[in-house]
Amino acid sequence: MGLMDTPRAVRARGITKYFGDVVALDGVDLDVTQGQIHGLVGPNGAGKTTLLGLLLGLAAADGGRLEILGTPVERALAAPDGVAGFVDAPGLYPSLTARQNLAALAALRGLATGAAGIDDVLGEVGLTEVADDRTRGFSLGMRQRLGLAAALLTRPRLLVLDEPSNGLDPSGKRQVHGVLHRLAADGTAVVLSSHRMDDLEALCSEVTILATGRVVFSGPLGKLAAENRELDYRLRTCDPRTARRIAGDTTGIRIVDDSGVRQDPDVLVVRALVPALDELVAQVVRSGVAVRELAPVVSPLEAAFLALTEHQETGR
Ligand SMILES: Nc1ncnc2c1ncn2[C@@H]1O[C@H](COP(=O)(O)OP(=O)(O)OP(=O)(O)O)[C@@H](O)[C@H]1O
Repeated sequence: MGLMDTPRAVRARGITKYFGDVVALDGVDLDVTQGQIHGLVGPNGAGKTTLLGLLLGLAAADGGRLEILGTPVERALAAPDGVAGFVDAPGLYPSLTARQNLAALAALRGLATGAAGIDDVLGEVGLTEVADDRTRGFSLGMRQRLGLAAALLTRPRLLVLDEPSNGLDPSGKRQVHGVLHRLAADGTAVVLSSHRMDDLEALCSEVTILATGRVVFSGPLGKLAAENRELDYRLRTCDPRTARRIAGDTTGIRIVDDSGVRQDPDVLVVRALVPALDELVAQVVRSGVAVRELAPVVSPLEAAFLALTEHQETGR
């Protein structure tokens, strides 16, 4: 199958959206293929939720072209056919149990979902044990999972989720990640927002980074991290004074003064590109100083994200 034939779940071109004087989205392009988990990242107020809302048909764009599952979207609709998900928080009836909420939703949407179907989705998101508890007492993570279960009931071809990992404990997160990976493997496209780079790494094949309504990066995560940039590294040795002296004498190494931040005297923080860092480590070891730990202060992905979005912020 050629590139032209790859089925598109989302194709957005030059999308703009205003709230009064605020430009929430400013010429945004987005491509999501079937079976892809696509992450939206960006600082607070970047426009992620606004964009997800457009995909769900909760609002209409002020400009640009938007195609969802091959159909042009002209104005705000109740979620286009085949699309499910929620922004902010899923709508639940607090006085009903988890199971009753799903039954009510299925009835509202005219879905032919039997009790077995409801049990299935509750099981998938790990809520079987609390299926008969009222949702009033549910934690944020339980609400998120029930919202996901509600979306699954509709067997969506495009699933749209606003920070689905929010409030999830580690086992809930693993469960939700598993559900999303299975959906994607079955050809469902997933678009989700997140503030957590580790979640994006675990879930997404592609990400779009927004900053103040504009796309500053879109593509595979690997491409983002691979960009050649200096990072801060923590270098722990058995002889920090000697390590510091050698670092001072090594070309391409800058010693980062973080005296106000860190208490650990065995750690030296240096800023460098990988080749200079290699040289430093080799020199340190050659001098008989043992290296006990070497790690970036923030992950390469996070550093790339910060560099892209901070640049945008100061350019305002
Ligand atoms: N209903 C609204 N009325 C007025 N302004 C809005 C509305 N919704 C969003 N905005 C503004 O549009 C911009 C984008 O907001 P949006 O919620 O999409 O950002 P976000 O990336 O989801 O942020 P966060 O990470 O904080 O959730 C912000 O400046 C916000 O204040």
